[in-house]
Amino acid sequence: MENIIELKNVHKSFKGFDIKNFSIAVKKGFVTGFIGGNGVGKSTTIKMIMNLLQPDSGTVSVFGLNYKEHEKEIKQRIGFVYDENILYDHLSLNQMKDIVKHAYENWDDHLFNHYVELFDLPLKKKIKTFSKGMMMKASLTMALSHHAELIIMDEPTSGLDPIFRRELLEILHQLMQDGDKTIFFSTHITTDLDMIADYITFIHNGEHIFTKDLIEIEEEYAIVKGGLELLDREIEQEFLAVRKSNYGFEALTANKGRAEEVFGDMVIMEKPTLEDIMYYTKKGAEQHV
Ligand SMILES: Nc1ncnc2c1ncn2[C@@H]1O[C@H](COP(=O)(O)OP(=O)(O)OP(=O)(O)O)[C@@H](O)[C@H]1O
Repeated sequence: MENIIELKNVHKSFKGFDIKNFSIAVKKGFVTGFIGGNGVGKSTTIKMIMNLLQPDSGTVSVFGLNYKEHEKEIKQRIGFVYDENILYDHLSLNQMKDIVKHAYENWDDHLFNHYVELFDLPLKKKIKTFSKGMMMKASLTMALSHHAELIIMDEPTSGLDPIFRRELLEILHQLMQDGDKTIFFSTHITTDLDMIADYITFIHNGEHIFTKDLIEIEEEYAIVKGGLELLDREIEQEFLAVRKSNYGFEALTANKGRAEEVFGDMVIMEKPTLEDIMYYTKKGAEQHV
């Protein structure tokens, strides 16, 4: 399977924060959701994928190309939606389009008009009068109007109402039906991913925790609930995190089969949500310091 984005052994240090030995491969033709809590390095990673930031060491390649020699070609083939407003707000959408279209060889006015109509966007109103949802639709329109093969979005659904979030996901879903596209997007709202993602890449504290397909996650992970008498030090070590109360324990395992083998029917096993996995991983990182 072809990888469209590859980061290999990437390091990036800010004061008080590091991306550490970060390697990921994003598969062509699929939707990958990039998840992690606040401040764990999602935007920093996306900026490095977009060459808006350069790693201190390690390599970034997109479409198998490096930015040093192929920046122009790579950028032509990406549709980028950033979470802050990168549109010039004193312009109208029409004026904005006239600037942006010249940057892209494959700009398609037809497609632009299609999305403007679909999103019901005003062409002549100043962008500064747009609501957050309209702004997102406008950014998306720009990103989708030049036949990009790879769509990268930083938190596209944050701050949007549930109805528009649903619509946006539906549009992305439609886009994937066309065949050759790849979508990589970061989000906090993990429930969005059940609808659309094929793969999940999980980052915590600047470290790549996993990239897995959603089915694999369902098969491997479980929340185990049982009485405290079932736990000993050795067994506890096998869990990613354990929460104990007077009534018993709740723990996350990444090896459901092993937990079944150890505990049999003495425990209850539940399917974790992605949110559970994020929550327990954070707890686990704190417990294992
Ligand atoms: N240019 C910068 N200079 C210094 N520190 C930075 C810079 N950019 C990001 N950071 C720090 O790096 C860490 C990771 O930030 P980043 O924006 O990548 O996180 P994030 O996962 O996208 O978070 P959120 O979901 O809250 O947007 C934070 O502690 C942030 O303060």
